[in-house]
Amino acid sequence: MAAKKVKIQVRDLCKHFGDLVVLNDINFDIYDSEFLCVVGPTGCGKTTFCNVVTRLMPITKGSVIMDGEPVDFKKHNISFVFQEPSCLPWRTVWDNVKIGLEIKGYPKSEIKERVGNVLDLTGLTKFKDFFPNQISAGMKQRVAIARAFVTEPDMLLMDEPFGQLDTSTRFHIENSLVRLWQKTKQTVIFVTHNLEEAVYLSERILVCTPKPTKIKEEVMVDHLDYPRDITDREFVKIRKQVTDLVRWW
Ligand SMILES: Nc1ncnc2c1ncn2[C@@H]1O[C@H](COP(=O)(O)OP(=O)(O)OP(=O)(O)O)[C@@H](O)[C@H]1O
Repeated sequence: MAAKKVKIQVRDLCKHFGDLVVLNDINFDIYDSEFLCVVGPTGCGKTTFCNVVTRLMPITKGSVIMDGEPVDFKKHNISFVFQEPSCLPWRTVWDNVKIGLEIKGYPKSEIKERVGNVLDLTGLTKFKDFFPNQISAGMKQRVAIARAFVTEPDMLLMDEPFGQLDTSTRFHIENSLVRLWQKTKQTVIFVTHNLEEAVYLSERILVCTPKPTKIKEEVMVDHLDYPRDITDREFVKIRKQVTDLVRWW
């Protein structure tokens, strides 16, 4: 079997806000095309983690290296999906999804092909001419996901993107996210405090401690096939393992 290629190396990463130590010596690798989940208690620094890993925020100490170079959002192609709705209200679904490609100056024919494919994979094709005020919250998050994937980013960060959705909507959107990731094989870091969601989606879970935050343990999930069955014995076992780790925070 081919060795996995390391895409991102996080070394001795620390983030302080004045005297408040939020991240304290975080170390891990992310592999190319991996779907990684990060779970941790409220306020442990998950959003801060996303901001410093992408260097949107300066780091206090340590390094984040992507493909052998320090991460730089001006150089690397990094996409985000946040919990809050982020559609531009004056653009249709199609025009929202294509915006990143438009900014990067892709030819019209390539934009058409890529946007068409990603809308198909996210189940949005029949809503392509709708405006954001004509679609549901779940659909808006699908638009955000499609817009993030369509640029084929080096790293895609998702910060509790489904936190505001009801269980049924979340289940459908999680399935479409997995399908999209399986087709495109982009490198995804997905932050959540929903443990079942982490086991359902990811190949590996990093469990964080409360502040000052460290990585407590990593749990492998890559032996479970997609789409996953939440009643499967191995699924239940892993969810319990992660829950027990969280219980002892
Ligand atoms: N810009 C800032 N200045 C000062 N303190 C900050 C700043 N941003 C975050 N913090 C503090 O850092 C800690 C971690 O915040 P962060 O929002 O990263 O946590 P989180 O795990 O994402 O929270 P939640 O689970 O509620 O989404 C909190 O104590 C917060 O008050």
